[in-house]
This record gives sequence, C-alpha cells and structure tokens, in this order.
Amino acid sequence: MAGFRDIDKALFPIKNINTVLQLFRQQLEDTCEPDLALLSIVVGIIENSLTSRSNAALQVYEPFEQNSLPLLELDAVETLYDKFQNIMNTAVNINKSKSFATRDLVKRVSDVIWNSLTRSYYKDRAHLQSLYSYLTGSKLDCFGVAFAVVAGCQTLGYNDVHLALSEDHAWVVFGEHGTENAEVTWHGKGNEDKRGQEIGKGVSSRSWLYVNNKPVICTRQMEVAALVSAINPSLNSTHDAYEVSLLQQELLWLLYDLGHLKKYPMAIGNLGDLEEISSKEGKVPCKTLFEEAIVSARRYYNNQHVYPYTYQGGYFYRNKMYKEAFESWANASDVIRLYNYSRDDEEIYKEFLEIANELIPHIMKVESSGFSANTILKKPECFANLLRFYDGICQWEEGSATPVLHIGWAKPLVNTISKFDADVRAQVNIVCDKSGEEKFSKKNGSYFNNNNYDKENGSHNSDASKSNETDISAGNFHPSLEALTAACS
Ligand SMILES: CC1(C)CN=C(N2CCN(c3ncnc4sc(C(F)(F)C(F)(F)F)cc34)CC2)S1
Repeated sequence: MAGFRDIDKALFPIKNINTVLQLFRQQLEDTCEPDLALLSIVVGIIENSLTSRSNAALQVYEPFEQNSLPLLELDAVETLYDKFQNIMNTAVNINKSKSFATRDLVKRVSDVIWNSLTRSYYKDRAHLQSLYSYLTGSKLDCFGVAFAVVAGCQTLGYNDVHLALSEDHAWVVFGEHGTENAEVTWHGKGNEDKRGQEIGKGVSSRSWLYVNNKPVICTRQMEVAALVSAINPSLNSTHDAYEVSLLQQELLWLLYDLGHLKKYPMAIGNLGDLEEISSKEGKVPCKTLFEEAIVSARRYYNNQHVYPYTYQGGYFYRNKMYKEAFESWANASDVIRLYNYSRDDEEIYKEFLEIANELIPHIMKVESSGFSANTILKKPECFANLLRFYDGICQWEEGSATPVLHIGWAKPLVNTISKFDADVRAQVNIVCDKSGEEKFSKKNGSYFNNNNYDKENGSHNSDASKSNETDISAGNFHPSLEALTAACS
C-alpha cells in the first residue's frame, strides 16, 4: 500500500533539493507503490512557492546552502494530504468489496474532481497541474484532472487504475486485465467532454490525438514521471525559476536511472531539453537522449508518435545542424502521413505549420545568404528529405475530413524548393513501387520512407525492394505536391 510513512515524515522540514530527491527515492525504490497524492502535493507546494509572483521576492531561505528551497513544513503537506483523502473517502463511499475498479467507480471519482473545480477559469494557465493547485485553488488543467483521478483511485485502494497518455491527451485504463478504458477529462477548447465513455472507436481512433491506439500506459512509477514532466518552472513568459527547473531535471535523472523512462519517449525528450540548457556531469548527452526517445517510440509504440522526431529536429535546428533537422522532420512527417487529420489534432497541426512556415524558411534565408560554405542547398539528401517532409503532410490530408494545406503553406513551400538548383534537384530520383508509395532516393543510395503502409486498408505491403523505378518527372506525388514541384522544375 502507498502512503505517507514515518520514514517519509522524518525527512521534514525539507530545506533543499537533495531531500526532495531522497523522498522520491524512498517512495520509488521501496516495494510498495509510490504515493501519487503525496508527491504531487510536495512538488506542487515547491513549484508554487517559487513561481507565484506574489511571494517570489519574499522567499526567506538560506540562499548559500546547496540548492536550498523555501522551508517545507510537514504539517503543510499533511494538511493537504489528509484533505485529499477525506474528499475521496466521503464523496466516493465505496464498499471496498471489489478488488478492481469499474467504469462506474472511475466515473464517480472523475465527477468528484470535476464538480469541485472552480466554475470558470483560464484552463491553459501555468501551474494548474498538481494536487496542490486542486486542493488550494480548486483549479486543474486537463492533464491535472486525469492525474487527480488516478491519484484518487489509488487513495481508494484501486491499484488497477492507471494513466494512459497520447501526445496531447490523457485518459485512464482499469479492470482485471487493464483492458478497460475511460475518458476522465476534457480535451481542447469548446469540445464537449466525453467523460465516462470508452476511448473513440470511430473516426477519432484514426486521429493523431489517440496515436492509433498506441498510448503510453503508465505504471505507478511512470505516473510519477508524468507528474515530474508536468512540473512547470516558468516564472513568466521569459524566465524560469532556476531551483524548480533543477529539481525537475534531478527528478527526471532519478527516474531515468531507475529505468522508469524506458517506455516514456516524451519524458526522455523533456530531460533532453533540460540537459541541452545545462548538462549534468557524467550523464549521457542530450543528443543521445533524443535518440533514445525515438528508439523507445519505435520499439514500444510502433513508431506512431511524432514528438520524438520534433524534439530531435528542434535540437538540431537550435544547434544549426540543418541537414540533420531536415531528416528528423521528414521522419516526423512519415509518422503523421499514416493518420487522418481531425479537428482534435490542432496541436500537431501547429507543430508542422511552424516547421514548414517558420523554421524551414529561416534556414533557407540563412543558407542562401551566401556565407555558408558547406550549404545544404547543394546537398540532394536535403532536398530529398524536404520532399519527404512535405509529401507526408500531403498524405496526412489525403482521406481526411478536414483539409490541412491552404495557400499559406504553398508560398513558403515553393520558395523553399526553388532555393535548390536544378542540378541538385536532378540528383534526387523519385522511385515509386507498385503500391504507388513514393520513395526518395539519390543516385547511388536510396532513401526509402520507412513505412510502406497503405492507410486505407491498414496493410504494410511486403516489397520495400527496388521495384519498377520511374524518375521524378513521372513520380506519383500527391497531386498538390506534384503541382508544386512542377511549378519549380
Ligand atoms: C517537441 C515538443 C514540441 C517539445 N515539448 C513537447 N511536449 C512537452 C511535454 N509534453 C508532455 N511531456 C510528458 N508527458 C506528457 S503527457 C501529455 C499529454 F498527454 F498531452 C497530456 F497529458 F494530455 F498533457 C503531454 C506530455 C507534451 C509535449 S513536444
């Protein structure tokens, strides 16, 4: 059974980051499962004391002691911990007869959280993810509601209820075999919540939002990784609270070293972002972390996740490694091409829009400024990866109820493609196999998009081998891309 044990209470009052690490270590390493409510309350108090503008300047704590924190007293935590227990036990008066949760139980816990939230507030505000926010301000963001439901079920003794995470939504799984699932929170703006319902079986199941039914299914330890990932160090739009950011990085390393991030690509990516800013001595470099996140998504989630490639592409872009960035973004595009675009997919749409209409045009401007000796504009593999990137977006649109591309995409696209000279473009040979899938290759090598996947009947056609090749002029590009490339030839 989880819980706030004497050995945990003995660590209080907490004065520095190392003691918070010790609390997490004790909770994570002992046989019993970590107590989600306790850990969420602790990091929530610390985050809010260091980021709320009100008392930020008045912090009284020894600035000279190693990684010191504002004094965290035991009774501050105990009061909130007991309050959460009471809310759950009184509102959900269960005869703890059943050892596994039911849909009715999960819905009732979700209702308790839902009905106790403030009527209306700005849902996207920072610092609304923890039980501290729920218990002191009755406010939670959409992740926070899902997390609170799982923490509530743990408090009630149901250790079969777990957090399920896509790249932009959270829900829960439960039952004897963990095969039941239910919506417990809202998603996006202006959408009716589907709380209590099973996860979309209809068209929404082919949308990126549900990652083709390959979500991250959390263990208790991975739920701790989710609450740590959700720590938000931002003080304001330009600055982070240093101690909060350092605490998040140290906690992610603790979870990484204990092996709890192996099946959690986004948490590995978050650690990579923090390491890029300030790397910790003796740890794997951030470049390796971004690669590990991709390997994890390929191994455990059938390469259906986009963010591991955009974490890596963002890293290459910030470090002016433009050839590598194009490859990462083309790989991201190879993932999205499998999906149908639905109105719930705005987040990933904005991600691709920013890459296509901000980041790539910026790279083109810099590279054609004439001062880059080793310019990517002379590299056929860069042109090939760019075409693969754009083609994936075109294919994403194909068969979707909602269009993706509009004239705003065309200008930067044509502008970008036309920056590559004809002799460079001529070195890219588009080969199309029987299924009409495009593969981009250069003369003496070949770039095959890594999934011969027919979106419609969901099959992988067998032969990725060299079949009847044609060149770019006869390439079976997506019509809109063909028109655009014709415009440039
Ligand atoms: C390459 C990027 C643009 C950089 N940051 C990215 N993040 C930041 C961290 N992030 C995450 N990092 C860890 N875990 C989760 S669970 C989750 C979610 F499913 F959407 C939820 F729960 F609804 F909020 C999001 C998310 C979302 C993706 S993607």
